Amino acid sequence: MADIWQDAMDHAVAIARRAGDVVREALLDDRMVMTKTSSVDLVTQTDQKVEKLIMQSVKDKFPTHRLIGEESVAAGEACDLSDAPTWIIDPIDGTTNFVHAFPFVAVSIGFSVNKQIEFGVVYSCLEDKMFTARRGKGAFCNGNVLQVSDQEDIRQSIIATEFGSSREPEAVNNIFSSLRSILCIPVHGVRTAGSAAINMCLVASGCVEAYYEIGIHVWDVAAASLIVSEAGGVLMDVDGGSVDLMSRRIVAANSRAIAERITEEIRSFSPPRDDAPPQH
Ligand SMILES: O=P(O)(O)O[C@H]1[C@H](O)[C@@H](O)[C@H](O)[C@@H](O)[C@@H]1O
Ligand SMILES: [Mg+2]
Ligand SMILES: [Mg+2]
Repeated sequence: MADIWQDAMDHAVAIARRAGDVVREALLDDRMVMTKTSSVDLVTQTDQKVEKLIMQSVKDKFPTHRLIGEESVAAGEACDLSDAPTWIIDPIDGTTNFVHAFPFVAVSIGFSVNKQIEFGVVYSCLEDKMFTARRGKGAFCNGNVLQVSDQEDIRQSIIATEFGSSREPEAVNNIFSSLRSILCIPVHGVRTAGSAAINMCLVASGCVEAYYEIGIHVWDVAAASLIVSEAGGVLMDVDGGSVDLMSRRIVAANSRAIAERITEEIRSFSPPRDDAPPQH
C-alpha cells in the first residue's frame, strides 16, 4: 500500500540537505550573533534564513499543512500542536556550535499527524550525516540501519546531556546536581554535543546509552524522538512517566531500565510548556 506521507518525507530530506548547504556556506562568513532569552541563547540570520527557506518550500508544496518553527515562535507565533499535519522545524539545532564552528550543527524537521510523529529528519550538516526515520519502518543514517546500544549496565555507559541556555543560579544548580548524581553512579562518562537532536541521534546510533535534558523545546526533539524509537530506543519523561514532547523535558535511552535509572538521579523541575499561553 502506498505511503501517503512518503512524498512529504522525501521533501523533508531534500530541503534539509539544501538547508545544510546554506549553513555550510554561512559558516564561512555570516556569524552575526543575536540573543534571545539570555546572553547565551544565540540566534543568527542564518537560523532565520534557513527557517524561512524550509517553511516557504512546505507552504508551496503542502499548502494545507501547519508549521511550527523555532524562530517563528521566538518572533511571537503560537506553538500549538493540533491533529493537523504539522512540520516541526529547528532550522539550526546547535546554533552556539554554528557560531563557534564546532562541528555538531543539525537541521531538524519533524512531521506530526494527530499529534504523532510520522517521520523525522535530522541532517548533521558539517558531518554530512542524514538521520531519518518513518514510523514503523526503522531509523537510518545515510541509508544505514540504526540500532541503539545493547549495553544494560549503566556503570558501563556514556550519558549525554546539555547545560541549556539559562545561567540563573537555581537552574544551574539543578543541572549540576543531576549531572553530579549521574556521573557518580558511576558512569563511564558524560558528553554534551551541543545539539539535542544530535545527542539523540547518538543514542539511536548506539554511541551513547542515554540523553536527558530539561529546558529543550518540541522543535529540538520532535524529529530525533522518532529516530530514537525506530532504532529500538525508549523515550520517557524525567520523572519516569510517558514523554510529552511539549513539556520541555525528555529522557531518550537504549532501554527502559537505563532510562528509569537516569530518572532516579534527575532533580526535576517544570519549565513553562511549549504550548503554555504567552506570559504577558
Ligand atoms: O541550538 P538551538 O536550536 O537553540 O537548540 C539548543 C538549545 O539552544 C540549548 O539550550 C539546548 O541545551 C540544546 O539541547 C539545543 O540543541
Ligand atoms: Mg534546537
Ligand atoms: Mg535552533
